[in-house]
Amino acid sequence: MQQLSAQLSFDELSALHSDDETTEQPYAMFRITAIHRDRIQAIGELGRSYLTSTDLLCPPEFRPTSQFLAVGDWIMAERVEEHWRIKLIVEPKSRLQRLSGDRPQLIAANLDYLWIVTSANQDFNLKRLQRYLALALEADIEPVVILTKSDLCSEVELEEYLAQLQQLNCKLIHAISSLEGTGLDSLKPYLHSGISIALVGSSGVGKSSLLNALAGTQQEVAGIREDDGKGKHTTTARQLFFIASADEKNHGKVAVIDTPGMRELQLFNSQQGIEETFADIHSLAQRCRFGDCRHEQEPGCKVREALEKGSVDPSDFINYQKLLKEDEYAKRRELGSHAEREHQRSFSKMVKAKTKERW
Ligand SMILES: Nc1nc2c(ncn2[C@@H]2O[C@H](COP(=O)(O)OP(=O)(O)OP(=O)(O)O)[C@@H](O)[C@H]2O)c(=O)[nH]1
Ligand SMILES: [Zn+2]
Repeated sequence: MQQLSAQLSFDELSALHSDDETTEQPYAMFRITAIHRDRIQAIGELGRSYLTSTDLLCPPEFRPTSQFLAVGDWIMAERVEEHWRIKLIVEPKSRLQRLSGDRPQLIAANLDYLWIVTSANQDFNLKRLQRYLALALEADIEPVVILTKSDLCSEVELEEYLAQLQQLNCKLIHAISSLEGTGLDSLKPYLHSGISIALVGSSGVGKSSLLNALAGTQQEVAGIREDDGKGKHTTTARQLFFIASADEKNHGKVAVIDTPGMRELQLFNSQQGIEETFADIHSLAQRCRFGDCRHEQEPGCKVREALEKGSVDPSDFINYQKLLKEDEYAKRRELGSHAEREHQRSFSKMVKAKTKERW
């Protein structure tokens, strides 16, 4: 990752801060709004071409784009005739990533909140929510759990869902119905100007409907959905767009990133996030007699003790172990493929050197 200030000369920095919009500035700041394979769209710095997205040229050092660039990233671009070419990425304050197949894939960058969306029906799955929670906590992003489609269940059922959510290590929980408009006001306090939020959750839980409801009109979010021709709209790519902030005085914009429903969220480099998600179990585990306790039959195991007493939920413990194991496995695989690449690289270098020697 390149650090902005460290990489720019004084002249380049001053060129960025020029107020004169009529001159053809050589550099400009952009925020990435969409990535479709090699097509990268971005909006210019606030006050300039705000809300008009531009296609950026992407040099080879930022490819494959899914590993180097994320929607929400701030980048500096340089002018190349009538185009803009990415020059460097501003060190992001937060970045979400997952494993897709066996490759790390960036999901979004520079977020303040992760809205973890689940619906009050069959989709509801505490284990899946714990994955998303670990994702947010690992990246130091404040998680917010939003239970949608509250109109589909009875009051009693809703209370049951909420009671389950309260077991999560997340204090910010809201129940809403985009269809009936209930609970939407409880989300307004997040909608401060300058804030960035990403929505994650399975396909069909109502992420886009929620955004439409918050934006007020379908019109404002037109373009975020692509019609699949069957009258069913599905979000097909991560995309950043803006909704009006809810602050009374400041009529600013909130950046919101809608993400396509993920069939499976494979965590990656998330040990700390997992430990925070299961903070109770983790703190017990640290007090086990043996540092490498697997919490099976070892004497002095605090986790076993708590499980027997019933103060730790067995299904939480199973998920904690499972996620840590997956994370460990992903790390080993990633290290393995890195070592493999390094080996390939030094091998071909050696071959080249030998060939040169000979001729
Ligand atoms: N009853 C009810 N249905 C809703 C509500 N919100 C959304 N839906 C319905 O749920 C379906 C999926 O909603 P979307 O907003 O497209 O879900 P999504 O999470 O964006 O889905 P993907 O784009 O596939 O990730 C649609 O048929 C919506 O009409 C709600 O509050 N109540
Ligand atoms: Zn133990």
